[in-house]
Amino acid sequence: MKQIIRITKIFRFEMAHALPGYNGLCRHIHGHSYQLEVTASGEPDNRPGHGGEGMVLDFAELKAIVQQEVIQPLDHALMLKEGSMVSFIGNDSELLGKIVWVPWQPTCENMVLDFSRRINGKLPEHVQLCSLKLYETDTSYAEWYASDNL
Ligand SMILES: Nc1nc2c(c(=O)[nH]1)N=C([C@H](O)[C@H](O)COP(=O)(O)OP(=O)(O)OP(=O)(O)O)CN2
Repeated sequence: MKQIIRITKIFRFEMAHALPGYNGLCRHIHGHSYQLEVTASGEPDNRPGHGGEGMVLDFAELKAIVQQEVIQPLDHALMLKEGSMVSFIGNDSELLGKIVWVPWQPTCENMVLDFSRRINGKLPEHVQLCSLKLYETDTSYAEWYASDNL
């Protein structure tokens, strides 16, 4: 009988952002220590002697995908909505070396949606992305579930 198992890998990254138009302090540039939980599912490999025997997907492979698609581009970056004014900072390439421009408001919700698209495109065919949970603070998170978005 087919047995589907879920596996989860947890990541952390630091990123600054601003929410233009927001009625509160978050309209100013500020930073978060984000935590991202990535859950994928599939049938464990049952090929005896195979390197991936007993695994849905090697945690190391999942880590490499998420590192490449999400963590490396965003860790220690400043995420700004396209059109935001940053001219007041000047033109210091050290200071502004890692600005990530996005066409959407950089909320936790929009980030987790963006991550789902990036990660989904890189997983092997036999593995499904089940859910993402992105903590923006200790008390606030957004979740994406494949089952909500069929
Ligand atoms: N639905 C959303 N609401 C808010 C978002 C968001 O992405 N989605 N983002 C922010 C700010 O970025 C803010 O930094 C985080 O909000 P909040 O949890 O209110 O932060 P606090 O430190 O004030 O949390 P407390 O634990 O309640 O002190 C705002 N809203």
